[in-house]
Amino acid sequence: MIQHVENPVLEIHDLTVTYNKKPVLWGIDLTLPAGSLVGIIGPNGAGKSTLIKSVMGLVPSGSGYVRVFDKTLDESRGRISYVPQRESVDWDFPASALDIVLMGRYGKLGLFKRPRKADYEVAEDCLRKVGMEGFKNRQISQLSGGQQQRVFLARALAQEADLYFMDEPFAGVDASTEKAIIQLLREMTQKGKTVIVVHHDLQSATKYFNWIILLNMRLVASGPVETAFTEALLQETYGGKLTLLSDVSDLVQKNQFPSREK
Ligand SMILES: Nc1ncnc2c1ncn2[C@@H]1O[C@H](COP(=O)(O)OP(=O)(O)OP(=O)(O)O)[C@@H](O)[C@H]1O
Repeated sequence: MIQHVENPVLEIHDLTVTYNKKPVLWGIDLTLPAGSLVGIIGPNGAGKSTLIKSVMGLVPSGSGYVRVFDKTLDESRGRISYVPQRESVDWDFPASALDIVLMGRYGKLGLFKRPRKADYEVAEDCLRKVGMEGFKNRQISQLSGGQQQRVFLARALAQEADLYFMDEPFAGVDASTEKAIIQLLREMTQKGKTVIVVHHDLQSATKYFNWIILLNMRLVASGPVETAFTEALLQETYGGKLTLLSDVSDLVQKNQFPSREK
């Protein structure tokens, strides 16, 4: 089930990625509409992070191509923000929370320019939006995992991008942080931004996202949550592993989409 859209923000055409000659993504073809909150879902090792990284040009693709805002990746780079997995970052790097968020402004500053008062104001405002204004001078190594994740989100907000890729932004955060983050992501998409999130929890998927990508090396589905998040497609994505979850039909029924908050 792959739904294509007119005027997509992101187009992926026949993308194949191999690591050491072993394919991890195979013939991915999809388009995404602007303003959507997209969940990329699939089992461990399905290639979810690789998909984001290859779209960002961080890992080379074997074949295929990507267009962002109907342009090449390089032409659109200034409009894209990427939030990597928290574990992949060196949190011992000596920097305060404010320093990290200011880094989000560098793309807008131009070469050798120092951040100006307006950049500090944007950075502080972004820290406020994620509830971290009281920690701006704290070294990032001295923040909790959830607080680090909030700072990372503030940095992405400071970039003022139009398309956001986030690799497991809810990993290791508490329930209230998760709620705050999803609320922020909703507000961003309501302003027309597109947010693409690698996500693990099937229970919350339909509450959080309005567009779902199901991936397991191949693309199983890409479409509105109502049509992509079905028992048959989930079974196809997870194979036998889905029996590990309580009961998939119960899960799909419970997620009859009334609870998605606007
Ligand atoms: N740098 C790399 N070199 C070689 N193989 C890699 C590399 N990165 C990932 N892989 C392999 O590629 C496959 C896809 O990995 P990827 O991290 O994209 O999956 P994922 O769906 O994000 O997984 P998870 O849910 O466990 O985070 C896995 O089999 C992984 O072992």
